[in-house]
Amino acid sequence: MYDTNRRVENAVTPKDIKIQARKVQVFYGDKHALKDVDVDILDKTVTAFIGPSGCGKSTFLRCINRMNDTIPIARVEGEILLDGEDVYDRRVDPVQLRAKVGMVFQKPNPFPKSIYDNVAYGPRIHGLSRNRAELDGIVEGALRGAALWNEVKDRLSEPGTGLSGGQQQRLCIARAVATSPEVLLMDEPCSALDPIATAQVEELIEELREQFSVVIVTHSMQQAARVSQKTAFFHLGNLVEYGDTDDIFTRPKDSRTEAYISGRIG
Ligand SMILES: Nc1ncnc2c1ncn2[C@@H]1O[C@H](COP(=O)(O)OP(=O)(O)OP(=O)(O)O)[C@@H](O)[C@H]1O
Repeated sequence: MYDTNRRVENAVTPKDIKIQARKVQVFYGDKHALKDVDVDILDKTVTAFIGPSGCGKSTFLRCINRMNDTIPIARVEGEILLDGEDVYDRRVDPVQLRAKVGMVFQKPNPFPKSIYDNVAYGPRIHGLSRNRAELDGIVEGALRGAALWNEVKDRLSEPGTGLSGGQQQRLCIARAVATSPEVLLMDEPCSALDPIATAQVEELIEELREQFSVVIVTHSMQQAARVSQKTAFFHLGNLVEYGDTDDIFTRPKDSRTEAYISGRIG
């Protein structure tokens, strides 16, 4: 039914595991939004989170780079290990963590600054360059990495907000990529884009996974099937099923997954 991204993946060894979630629970006040989530997310792999609205996909995504810290009523329990280190350890600085675990949101949200300054923002606050020439190099590299360089190289001082929606989303990807992240979290990154811009971002995701782990929340099962190698299906706060994308879409083990992918729940 779905055209999955069939590439032969090598057998998984522990060193391929980038993120380990153990018994992760999230509460918003009294609401128990995420229940006992255990999952291993692989390096250099695209993992899709799918499931009906309100099932906890974005909540779990936001646990990984501690964006839930910014929601006063949110409480997170359990462990999320990035390369074996708990991201909720008191010694972890969330700002440093978010440079390593970048995020792209549903609606493109460039800063009200120039194209150049949008991309240079992270490298500047994290002191990643010693001089302007180095910073120029990082900005160019990130814009090339986000497949935007050729479209903007002659207008770097113009506002990022003046770009088209698809270009703005690739600018946000360049901004995230500029701090050389190890993981990129994408929360419905194409939902505000037209089909052409969506195809460009999907192509980009395929390139980015050569460098790091990409986790994408999507409502489009076709998109999950096209871009991901692993898929996690969430339902009512539970991670119901996780496995190879091909298996989830063609041979789901759980009746709830089967019902969702065949359009009977959602
Ligand atoms: N800031 C918040 N305050 C209170 N409750 C919240 C908050 N964010 C999410 N929730 C609740 O937590 C549950 C999970 O929401 P979440 O946004 O993670 O789901 P989702 O699967 O990403 O949904 P969607 O696909 O609609 O974006 C929902 O019941 C939602 O109402």
